[in-house]
Amino acid sequence: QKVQIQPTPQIVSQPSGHILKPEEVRIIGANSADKEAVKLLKSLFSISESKKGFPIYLGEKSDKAIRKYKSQIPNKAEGYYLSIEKNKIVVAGNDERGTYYGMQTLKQLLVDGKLPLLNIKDYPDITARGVVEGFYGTPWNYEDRVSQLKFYGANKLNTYIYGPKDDPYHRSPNWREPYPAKEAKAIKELVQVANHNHVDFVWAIHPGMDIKWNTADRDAAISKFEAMYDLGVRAFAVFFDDISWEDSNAAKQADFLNYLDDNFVKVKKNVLPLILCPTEYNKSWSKIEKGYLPTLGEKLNPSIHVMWTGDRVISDIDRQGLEWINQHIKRKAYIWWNFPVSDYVRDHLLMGPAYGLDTGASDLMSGFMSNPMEFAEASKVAIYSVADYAWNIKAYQSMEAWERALKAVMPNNCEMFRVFAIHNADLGPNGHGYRRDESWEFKEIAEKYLNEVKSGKWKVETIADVQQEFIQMMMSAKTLLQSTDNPALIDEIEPWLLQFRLLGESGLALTHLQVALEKNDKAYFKKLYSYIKLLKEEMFKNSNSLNQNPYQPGVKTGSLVIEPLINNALAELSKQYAQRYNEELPSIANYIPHLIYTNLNQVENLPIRYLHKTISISPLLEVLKVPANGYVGIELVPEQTVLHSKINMGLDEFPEWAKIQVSADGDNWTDYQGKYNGRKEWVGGKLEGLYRFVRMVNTSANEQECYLKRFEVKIK
Ligand SMILES: CC(=O)N[C@H]1c2[nH]c(C(=O)Nc3ccccc3)c[n+]2[C@H](CO)[C@@H](O)[C@@H]1O
Repeated sequence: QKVQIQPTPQIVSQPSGHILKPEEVRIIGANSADKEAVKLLKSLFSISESKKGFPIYLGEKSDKAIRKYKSQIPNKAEGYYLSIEKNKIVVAGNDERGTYYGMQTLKQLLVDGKLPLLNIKDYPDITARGVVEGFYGTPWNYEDRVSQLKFYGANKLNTYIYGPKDDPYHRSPNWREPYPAKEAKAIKELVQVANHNHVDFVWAIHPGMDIKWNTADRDAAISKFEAMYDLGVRAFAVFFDDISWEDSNAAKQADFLNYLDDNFVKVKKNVLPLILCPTEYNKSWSKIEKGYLPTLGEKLNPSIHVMWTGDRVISDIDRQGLEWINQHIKRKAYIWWNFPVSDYVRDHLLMGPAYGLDTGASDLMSGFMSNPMEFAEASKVAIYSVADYAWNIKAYQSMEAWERALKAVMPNNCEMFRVFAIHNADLGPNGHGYRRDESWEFKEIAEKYLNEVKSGKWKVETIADVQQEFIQMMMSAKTLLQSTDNPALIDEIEPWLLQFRLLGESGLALTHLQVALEKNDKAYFKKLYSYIKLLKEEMFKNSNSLNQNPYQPGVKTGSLVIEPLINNALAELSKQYAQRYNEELPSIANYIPHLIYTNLNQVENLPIRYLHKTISISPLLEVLKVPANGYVGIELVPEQTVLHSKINMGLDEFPEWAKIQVSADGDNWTDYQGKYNGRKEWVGGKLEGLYRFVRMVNTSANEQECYLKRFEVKIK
């Protein structure tokens, strides 16, 4: 049957039939062929020293052994010709990397001791293909990077750009300083691993936070490049992204790059062209009339690449946008694609297909780099797809590539991995407005189910469909947590697997609430309801103890379809319970343990919100009437360390009748010292010890009026 090769080759002719893996082969051309290709071939076959072995012709178009096949080799950088015939195999590269890639393809085709008869003429559409480790957050570790570089070699990605924002020797304060010995040794080894996998290791410098446009800093950059060159680095980049606009002087940046180009790159002769990430790296920030991009286009040496994220920081990539930027920078854009990077939505994983890439734009890009998540193994799902796209753009099908990527990353449990990945693809609401589809195969069932719950006329088959999805979520999480085919991946995504299992379990229990209503079994309903509350308490605890970071702490899973479905159905079913039994159950739909604390009917049902360790009372729009000894506040469950509090009562001055108080037990109260910040807000600082209650109380003898525009408490 039709062979499946990654990335999708340009031209394959495949007659029927196969050959068995030869018991012994003899390599014709081993002495002149690419050494990594020779090494790879020798790892696949037993090599005969005699003339008897099955002949494999291996080498580049200039090699004597390949002379007969030269006309078959695509005249394209990194191209190759592969022919598997009954009496020989030919792996002929247009260059050394082409030969290596031909061998990677041959390796993929050797399955169950057989090789299909075929001819392949193959080559990449985009010259530079790979990954820019350019995210904010915990940089990848050494083992991550070694695994990545091997993955790139196998998937014909030829570039890795080292530029982790949180590496102080890449960016400020130490971009001028050489790496300490330990880090230097690691980079030297990584460069060697990159070379063995035919990956260009590009070291990026990010001087823009504090660069001075003077000789000292130009020479500081050169001496840093020299130090990296001594570690084996032969490709360099300069990042000016995310710096103050005052330092985004295009003329000075261009002069700086040209100086490095003229005084280092061109002097060394064996260093690849420089890569610049400009300050205006996306169209939404560009003001052509101000001349930043045109100045770069005019002044930058022609060999220097210019990176581009698209029409926006996080953006799809299309032909129109590429034509726009290319005209201004006077060269083909070198894409920095901010996917699957998640440093701005750190509570989410981006495990979905890599889509939004124009399959008609192969002539408009000089490079295509994926900026990944801090989770290296999990990022391979998207990186695998980017490899497929950048190699053969017109043939790219994002969903098909995604299916193969899942199998490549989790070969023995890809079905269960797919269940997890399909429900962990969207980013949730975010500042960039970039969203991804999620749970797309379940959406229709979910909508049907919720409509039936709301109507109270539910069908068994709908409940069964929903139960099946929830059970599969539990099976997926359990299977993956106990799997052994990719421990590094499971280690990275464990918090989300734990949450995913609980979400599935809560969904399953939810469907039994309907059983309880059907049977008019009030006791069973309440038992289930309490059980779901326990599950949600555990999810809340996970989200407040796992994956903690200062930006988007917590663990979000199934957030686009599954979680809202469960919460909406839960709210609906508890409403039906209240109507039937005239009894309100405490809200657990969007579970938060903390409670509103008040003796005022006007606000007793105001929702409590929780985000990033801040508990707040939803604002009250109308005037709040506070009788003598009336109070409103928050009950922290369990007691917490209070970091700070903000209370806006809509009054120009803090009223004499009010006191802000805290208590550990609700009986003994202490005044919470704070001050007005001039924006009608009372602000209180960190409190020593644990407290359960924070309240505003009317200590006068009369009813008072105020607003409740903001009442929030941040906890540790
Ligand atoms: C070129 C680029 O995307 N630079 C950084 C970057 N910058 C931004 C910004 O949004 N930057 C920004 C926004 C507003 C004002 C200044 C800077 C996002 N990202 C990426 C995703 O978070 C991040 O991984 C990357 O390092």
